[in-house]
Amino acid sequence: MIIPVVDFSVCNLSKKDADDEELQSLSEELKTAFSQVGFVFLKNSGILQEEVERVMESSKKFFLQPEELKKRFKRKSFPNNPNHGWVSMEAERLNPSQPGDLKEAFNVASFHPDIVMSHLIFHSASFFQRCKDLSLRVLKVMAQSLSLNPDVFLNAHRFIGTDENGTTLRTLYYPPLRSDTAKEGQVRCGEHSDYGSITLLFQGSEGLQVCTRAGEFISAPCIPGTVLVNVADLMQRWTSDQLISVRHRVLLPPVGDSSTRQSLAYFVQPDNEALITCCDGSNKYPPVTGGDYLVQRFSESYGKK
Ligand SMILES: O=C(O)CCC(=O)C(=O)O
Ligand SMILES: [Fe+2]
Repeated sequence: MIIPVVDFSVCNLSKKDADDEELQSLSEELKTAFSQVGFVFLKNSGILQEEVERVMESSKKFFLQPEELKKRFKRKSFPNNPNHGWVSMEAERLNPSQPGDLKEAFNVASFHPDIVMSHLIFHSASFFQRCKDLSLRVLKVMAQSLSLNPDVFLNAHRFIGTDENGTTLRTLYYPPLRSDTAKEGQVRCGEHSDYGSITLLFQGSEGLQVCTRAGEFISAPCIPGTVLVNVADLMQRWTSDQLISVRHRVLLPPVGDSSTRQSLAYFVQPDNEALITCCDGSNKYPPVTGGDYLVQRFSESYGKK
C-alpha cells in the first residue's frame, strides 16, 4: 500500500469555482484514498512550501528558548481556551500504554485579543486561516464524494478559529536525542489516530509511519509542497466507517541520527455544539457533540501517569 498523491488544482485556494466534471474525478480519487488508506497527499492545494517554512522557522525559535520562558505559555494557562499553549517534553502520551512522547508542541487554538501575541502566534495566525480555507474545500469535496449534501460537513464547521470550535494548529518539535537514552517503549509520537474530522499535516522531514489495513506500518514520504490529509476518528464515525481513520506514529530516529524533526498538524474539529450523527441514517454510533467528544479524547492522552 502506498499513500496516493492527488492533484487538488481544481479546488486550489486561488480559484473560485471548480468545474463539475473535474470535481467528479477529484472526488472519486479522494473517496478511494479515504476509504482504503485513510491518508492522501494533495498537490497544488494553494498552500506554498514557503508558508510552511515560515511557520516552522518561527516555531523553532520559540522551542529553542529556555524552559523558564516557555513555561509562561503553558497549555491550560489560557482561560479562553484550555488547549492553547505550550506542551513540554514527555507531557503527552498519544499511546496511553507507553511513556510520555519525546516531543514538544505549541497548540495555536485561540486568537483572543488578550492572548499574548508572540512572534510565533503572529505567523501562525495567517497560516491557521489558510489551513481553514483549505480544510473547508476538502470537506466539501468529501461530502460530494459520498453523494451527500455538499454542505453537510461544512454546516458543522462554522466556527473554526473561535472559542466555539476546537480546531487547532499544532506546531511540533522533536529535539535531537540519543535513542539509547530513551525509556523502554518510548517514542517521538505514540501510535494513535486523530480525534476530529480531518487533519492536515506538513512534515519538515520523514519520520511519520502509517498503519495499513493489513496492520503493518509503512513510512510516509516527505513530499515538499504537498499537504498530507487524513481522516480522523469523528469523521469515520460520522460516515459509519465508510471513510477510515488509521493509526500512525513517529518512532525514534535511527541510531546515530541526531537531527531535529518538525511538523505542523492542523486538527480540524467540528463545532463544539454540532451534533454528529451518522450521515447514512444508520445510527451505527450514537450522536455526540463535537465538544463532548474532544474533551473525552483529551482526557485519555493527558491522563494519569
Ligand atoms: O509529527 C508528525 O508527523 C505527526 C504528529 C501527529 O500525528 C499528531 O500530532 O497527531
Ligand atoms: Fe496524529
